[in-house]
Amino acid sequence: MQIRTPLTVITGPLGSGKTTLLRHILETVPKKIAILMNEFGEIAIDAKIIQGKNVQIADLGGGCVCCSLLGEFEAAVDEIIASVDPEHLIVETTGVAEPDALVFDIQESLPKVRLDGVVTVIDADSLVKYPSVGHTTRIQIEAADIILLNKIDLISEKELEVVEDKLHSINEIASILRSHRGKVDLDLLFGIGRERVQPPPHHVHQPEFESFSYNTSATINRPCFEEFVNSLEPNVYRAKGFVRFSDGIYLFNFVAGRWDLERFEQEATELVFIGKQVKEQKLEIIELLKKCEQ
Ligand SMILES: Nc1nc2c(ncn2[C@@H]2O[C@H](COP(=O)(O)OP(=O)(O)OP(=O)(O)O)[C@@H](O)[C@H]2O)c(=O)[nH]1
Repeated sequence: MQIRTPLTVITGPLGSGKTTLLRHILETVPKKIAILMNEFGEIAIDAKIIQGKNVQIADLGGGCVCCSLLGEFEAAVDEIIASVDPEHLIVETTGVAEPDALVFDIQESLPKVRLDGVVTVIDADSLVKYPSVGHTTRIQIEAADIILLNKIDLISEKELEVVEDKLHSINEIASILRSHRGKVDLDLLFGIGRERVQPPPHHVHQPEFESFSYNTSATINRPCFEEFVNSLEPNVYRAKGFVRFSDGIYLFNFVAGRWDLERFEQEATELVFIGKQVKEQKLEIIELLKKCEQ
């Protein structure tokens, strides 16, 4: 009998720390891991962030792994198992994906894999700032075997307890693990052996978020870029990508007004902006960025 490859789904809202967790896993776990990811946005930034590690990445393209993409997903799982023969397969969904259809499909239609568990990464800071849990985030929390309560450095102990109570009220079965930059004991994330069966999903598609991208081969003036970032309107919830300054290329990450830059080996500036009705600001944002080109 063929042994089924254990599969972990990593899900969670935009910018909650899924890629950060993946980077931690890849630095720490000695197993041969294959990663399947799909991204929301026109360019695949996350795949580039974790490229080059001992992993095989299959990018499933934009949108969410949901009803319309399940055929492609099943084909990608078969292909990655045939070509890499991983000891463990990880699927990272986009922040806007509802994972219930995916979990159902893994349990029902994928004979080569066994769903080990669903890990939902939650941004503790964001849950304090925006306490009302949206439809997609709720489904992500409900699907979890483990909730990784990330970014605990940004909130107080008291706030953490409130957030944990809220998460428990949505999913009382999942264990909640607190983490800073995805650093948790990884033995707790793998080998869950999920037994809970996912009921068929009832999808209500709510394309809440839009995205657009910007590429340039020009060098960007850093003070001008920083001023631009600080002027972004609150509906720009997430932005990410690479920026070339005069001293090299940086990975840029922006989530709900907080942002950082990290030196990163890449070729050129490419940025994705994500938010509600963000396309209405596309021309204005690109014009501001062009002013920073030098
Ligand atoms: N302060 C703080 N920042 C964190 C922590 N974990 C991640 N971040 C930052 O949060 C931002 C988003 O992290 P990612 O790992 O890219 O988030 P993601 O969930 O993969 O984002 P999407 O794929 O766009 O949904 C980055 O700037 C990270 O450096 C944490 O524990 N504390």
